[in-house]
Amino acid sequence: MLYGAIEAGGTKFVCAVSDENLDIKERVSIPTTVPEETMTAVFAFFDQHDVASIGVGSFGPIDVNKKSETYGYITSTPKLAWAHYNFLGALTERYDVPVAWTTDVNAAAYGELKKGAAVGKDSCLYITVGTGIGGGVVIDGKIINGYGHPEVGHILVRKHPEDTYGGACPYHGDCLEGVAAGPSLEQRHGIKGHELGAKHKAWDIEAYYLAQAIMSYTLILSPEMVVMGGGVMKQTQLFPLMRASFEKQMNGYVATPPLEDYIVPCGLGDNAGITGCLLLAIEEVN
Ligand SMILES: Nc1ncnc2c1ncn2[C@@H]1O[C@H](COP(=O)(O)OP(=O)(O)OP(=O)(O)O)[C@@H](O)[C@H]1O
Ligand SMILES: [Zn+2]
Repeated sequence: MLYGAIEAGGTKFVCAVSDENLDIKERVSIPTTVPEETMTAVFAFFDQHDVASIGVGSFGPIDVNKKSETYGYITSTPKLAWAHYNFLGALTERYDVPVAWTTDVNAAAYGELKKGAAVGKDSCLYITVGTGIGGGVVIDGKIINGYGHPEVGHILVRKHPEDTYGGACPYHGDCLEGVAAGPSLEQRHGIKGHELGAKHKAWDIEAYYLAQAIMSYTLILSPEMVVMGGGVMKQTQLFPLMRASFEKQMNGYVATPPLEDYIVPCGLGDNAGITGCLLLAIEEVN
């Protein structure tokens, strides 16, 4: 039996087909342009494979509310060609198989829990810090959705006392994504993130914001592990800085696992999302 997966990202779609052991038989990467073009290539891939189910992890925001008339749609994305696109509908119209539908970051969180850094845990939060900040939440082995899906990148944070930068979020200005995603580093300091030296003050400010956010997630969700990925997290000096800042800001209020085992780099790297999508596809029919 074969299973399909689509990790639908803002820059590229990764499609893969695997067996029940996640042994990938074929995989393609398709640029994210407009739905007509990108989906034609997606269909060309899946037309060649007889899959029992498909797992989709999509960039968002998306409608994950099964009671909603627009369940399965991408909703208010700034990628205008994809706004209000009925992604799930397009797939189920073409393929008569069950389709699991969630966000790219929820899929990555699920992948990390089952096969990555959080193996053996029942809960984890996955955060990616890249062009934007997004996150997925798994509690009790289940992806958390409510009316919609969590958007952990857009929480409000207290300003770093030395930070005069206004923030880049088009919706909220200085929300977490506005002050801590990759583009904010360049806009605040005038140098791209990967060109700032590891000892630059920028990383203290970055760690302060991320630790503050992790404190909020800890207080609200109490996950067993916080797994972090995305381009900015390639700056590994951030991990000790975040842990120290977290400890200071939390000030001993709630217990967590030892911080070296709590705030950790992702285990699957770029494969977290597609792994999660495959797992969701397999579970859809087993
Ligand atoms: N090594 C690095 N150090 C610091 N910043 C980096 C590094 N690599 C990439 N970035 C920053 O991360 C951002 C790109 O994020 P990423 O590589 O995760 O890709 P992305 O898929 O575009 O992000 P997203 O998942 O948010 O859409 C850019 O702002 C870039 O400057
Ligand atoms: Zn925002």
